[in-house]
Amino acid sequence: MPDTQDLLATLRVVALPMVTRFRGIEVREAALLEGPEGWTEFAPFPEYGDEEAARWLAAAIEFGWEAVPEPVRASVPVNATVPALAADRVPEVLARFPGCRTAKVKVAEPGSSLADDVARVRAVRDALGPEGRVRIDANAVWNVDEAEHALRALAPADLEYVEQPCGTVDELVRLQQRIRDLRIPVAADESIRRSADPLAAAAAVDVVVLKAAPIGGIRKALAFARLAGRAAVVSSALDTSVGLAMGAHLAGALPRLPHDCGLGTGALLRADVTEDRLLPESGAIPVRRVVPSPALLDRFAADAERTAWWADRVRRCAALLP
Ligand SMILES: O=C(O)CCC(=O)C1=CC=C[C@@H](O)[C@@H]1C(=O)O
Ligand SMILES: [Mg+2]
Repeated sequence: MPDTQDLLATLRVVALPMVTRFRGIEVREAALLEGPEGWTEFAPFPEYGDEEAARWLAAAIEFGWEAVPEPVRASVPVNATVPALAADRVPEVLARFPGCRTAKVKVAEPGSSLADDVARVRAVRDALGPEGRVRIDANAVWNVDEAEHALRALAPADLEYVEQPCGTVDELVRLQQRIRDLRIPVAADESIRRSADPLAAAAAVDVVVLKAAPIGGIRKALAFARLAGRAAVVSSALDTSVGLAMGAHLAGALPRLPHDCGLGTGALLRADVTEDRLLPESGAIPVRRVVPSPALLDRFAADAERTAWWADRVRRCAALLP
């Protein structure tokens, strides 16, 4: 396995502009590294502490330094990801996801009301038609009362599932009891990647969201999916095409993939590290590795201060790995 010197030897830090603001981010920073198996990505969000970020580094090392598991599919169907913006902007967002029959809509974001959420979700349902699949993600913002109230208002849009409506497993369980009549499946995301007992969270829901980097790598995610015994959806963490390739290899190796995956998010980046991007085409992305272009690494290079910050973060996180 690489030591810190090896990791820093090929480190490139980029700052990529987003098409629209997403989860409060307008520029996505990512550190890219090249291992013997190919390029890999380390991009925990800046506010994450070192202990959490160290799992992302373990994932990056696995993808760059170890062979990927044999894929069982050559491409992965993906969903459109719709940020919490005004309903009239929905068509322009969906146009970036050609062929996607599923959309995930962000709701409950600070600054947008339930009426905004209802209008946005309705606009997505109208655009996809009755056959489309519409899921929503509340990022753990609601308490049980708020979640019940919101889901009763949103249910007429016929939801595929609701991702992380509330923060704790106990709340997720109580919410499900309250909305049994609505028959909306519940998915766990933050409860899987950030909680102390992800298996208990998985047991409490219908669907688990797997993000390769936060969970500590492709193999850990595959093992978790096996143990959890729940339908799994692989999502990105707003990665560059190099990080999306890690997610694509995870989704590519899952024996069962009943839902479209949240790996179309390259479409939310205005720029990427390769010309040969992993963007949704006919509703899917291919399972393949990505090689960054030297010119794009230069063009979108982060400034010296941010690059030094990321190098230091790599050093600190590497020191935490076993
Ligand atoms: O699942 C998707 O459609 C795309 C990925 C996605 O929504 C997210 C990526 C990164 C950070 C998160 O806030 C967000 C999520 O919560 O799932
Ligand atoms: Mg989520």
